[in-house]
Amino acid sequence: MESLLRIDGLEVSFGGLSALDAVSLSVRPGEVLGVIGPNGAGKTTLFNAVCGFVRPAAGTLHWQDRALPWPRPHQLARLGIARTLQGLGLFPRLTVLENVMVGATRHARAGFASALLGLPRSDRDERLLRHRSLAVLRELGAEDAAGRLPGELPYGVQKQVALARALVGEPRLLLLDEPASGLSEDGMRELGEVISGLRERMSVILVEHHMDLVMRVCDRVLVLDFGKVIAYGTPDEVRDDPLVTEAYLGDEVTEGTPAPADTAAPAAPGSREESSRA
Ligand SMILES: Nc1ncnc2c1ncn2[C@@H]1O[C@H](COP(=O)(O)OP(=O)(O)OP(=O)(O)O)[C@@H](O)[C@H]1O
Repeated sequence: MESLLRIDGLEVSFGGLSALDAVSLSVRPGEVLGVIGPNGAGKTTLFNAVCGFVRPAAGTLHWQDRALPWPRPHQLARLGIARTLQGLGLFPRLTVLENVMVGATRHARAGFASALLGLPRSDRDERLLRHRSLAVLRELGAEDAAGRLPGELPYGVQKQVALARALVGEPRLLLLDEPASGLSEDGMRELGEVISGLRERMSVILVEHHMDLVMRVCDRVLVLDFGKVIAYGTPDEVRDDPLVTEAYLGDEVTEGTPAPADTAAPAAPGSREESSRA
């Protein structure tokens, strides 16, 4: 298989605004692909197109080298595509373990999901699901939180739970939307190690404003600006590309420095960010 996911000529518009314009990319098996770009560049819209939350005006999608219609949200788990959201999206009244188990519907023929719906379930399926969910929490170092409610836990642990929920279905492609936001330096380092370790089992697309993390863990990086791909290559190639530096308001993109978009206060009148959202 040459690519797990390939997208060609993707176009998405909202009214008169072109949010994605002729975007093409591919993700190889076991690859971590970074997607970066200033606020409003189209990163989340790209995820939304892959996940069926927006309908592309044009573009084709290949999954495991086979042409497919753009997936609908309910087809993602069956294909093996999981996503974490910018927000955490955890259920506040379910324990951490239950939150993770909810993510495993791909593997659970019957079980927690059906239990929630009051359907007959197999005890064996639920035991397996519980076992696998605990194993993923352990892998991420959050096993101790299994019986707690999300609201009782530090933000960094809640983020681990959200990641565990995406991982427990053993996806082939994991879409990570700003997983480092709100994390401490230590949390970010651990996250980098986790993402690097996922390569053996899946491909990852990482949307992230923290350049140091992107440059450290990604095999290739795609840079969007105003919905267009302005650079696509290895971290070194992208870092040295003057178009990329320019897109970030002329600020130098260096290791250890978050992109300006990450630290920016609300957009100043007439700023690049404000005009991109106009
Ligand atoms: N549902 C929508 N309706 C109208 N415009 C939208 C919608 N979603 C996104 N947009 C616009 O499309 C463009 C791309 O937005 P998108 O959220 O994909 O950017 P982004 O790169 O993810 O930004 P950020 O880094 O701030 O999350 C922006 O101009 C945004 O205002």
